[in-house]
Amino acid sequence: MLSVNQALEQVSQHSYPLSTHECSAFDALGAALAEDLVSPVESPAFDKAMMDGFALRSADTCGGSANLEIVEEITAGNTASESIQEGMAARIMTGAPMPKGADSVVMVEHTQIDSENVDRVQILDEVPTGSHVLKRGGLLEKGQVVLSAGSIIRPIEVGILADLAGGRVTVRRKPTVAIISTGDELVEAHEEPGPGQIRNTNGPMLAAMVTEAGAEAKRLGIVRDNREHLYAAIQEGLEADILLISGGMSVGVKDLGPGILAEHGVEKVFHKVNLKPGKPLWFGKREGSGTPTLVFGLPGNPVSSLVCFHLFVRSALNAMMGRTAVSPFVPGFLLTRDFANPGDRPVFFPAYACRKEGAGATIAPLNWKGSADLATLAKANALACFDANSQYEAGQFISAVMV
Ligand SMILES: Nc1nc2c(c(=O)[nH]1)N[C@H]1C(S)=C(S)[C@@H](COP(=O)(O)OP(=O)(O)OC[C@H]3O[C@@H](n4cnc5c(N)ncnc54)[C@H](O)[C@@H]3O)O[C@H]1N2
Ligand code: MOO
Repeated sequence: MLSVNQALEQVSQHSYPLSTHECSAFDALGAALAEDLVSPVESPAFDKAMMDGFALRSADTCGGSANLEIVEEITAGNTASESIQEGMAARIMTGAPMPKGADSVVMVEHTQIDSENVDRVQILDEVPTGSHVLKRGGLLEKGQVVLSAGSIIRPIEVGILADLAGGRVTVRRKPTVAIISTGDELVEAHEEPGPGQIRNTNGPMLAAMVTEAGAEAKRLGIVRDNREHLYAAIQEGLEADILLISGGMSVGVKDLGPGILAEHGVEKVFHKVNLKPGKPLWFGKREGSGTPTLVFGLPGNPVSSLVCFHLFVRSALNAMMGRTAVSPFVPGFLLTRDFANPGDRPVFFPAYACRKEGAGATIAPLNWKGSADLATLAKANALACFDANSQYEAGQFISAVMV
């Protein structure tokens, strides 16, 4: 059986970046940049006042104070018409371009104007050269790489792209993800379950995780364990970039699913991974004339599906969206209590991670009742990683997968 890292390696080898297109930076929120953003200009484009006050020559204030003639007022968005000579100052507002000849700005709070003589300003202290002036090119040089290909577009990047790229950006298209929930026992959320029936939890949860991951979910609903029905649903699902089939992994896909998937040209890459929960995970790929489709058969138990999504499906989505590869494992969490994993599989245990004053990042395994227990995960924000057949003590450092 493959280890989690071997399975992740396989998923990464078979994932491929999708095609690129240009769109508005706002619409690209959550997507990854397909190309580096190189600054086309230097920033700021002019020497800029950073305080409301007076632009002056610092040499005029040598010795502690000065009385200067106010020659004009420069507001942001306007340029100076006068050059500042010895003994002169210009009233200036934050963001306005510095007038020629001036090298410094004194804050208005450090000046005084006599009401009898409003054309002159008293500078109260010596002003060091360069005070409150942001030099041209002081933030960015022309040609400097500001954003790297693969970085995710957050509100910060939307702002930077507005400044340097006219609000446009080239990103990879969003992957489409079809979701099929298999099982004769399933009814939809709005339906009343009959004897032995349960509501379809995985369909909506997977669609929500897909959307949260920045991809486009296409729910194909519940499919009964019936050949014709499953054949048609898989055919439709294979039009997407990724097909998720939940349920029937330990037996179902092994019998019905792989046969139908093979008929549609899907080749198995692996079946079963050494982890708990999620062992029956199935992964395959269809290489067609068009773009390939990755197929994940997710175990039916809701938490098993969730764990497999966060470990494997999210990695595939990130690669397809061209995001810089990041390991799903975050190291350095201090375990809050003793924990034993007597089982022969590494376990990804629902837990609550937080930062505590003086203790750094801590992680507390929850009182979880197994792969069918989704309700306890309402308190979880992480999966604590424990090796097989192992004993951990409070205070040990462990890794986690954030969920
Ligand atoms: N003989 C064996 N039995 C099982 C094995 C095994 O290796 N040998 N593996 C166990 C493990 S581990 C898991 S996990 C489950 C995986 O089961 P399947 O992927 O085959 O899924 P099902 O049997 O269809 O369902 C399991 C469980 O999950 C419920 N379920 C299914 N779909 C949904 C859904 N959309 N929403 C909510 N709940 C769902 C289903 O009713 C079952 O209770 O198999 C073990 N058995
Ligand atoms: O691996 Mo199953 O997913 O234990 O519950």
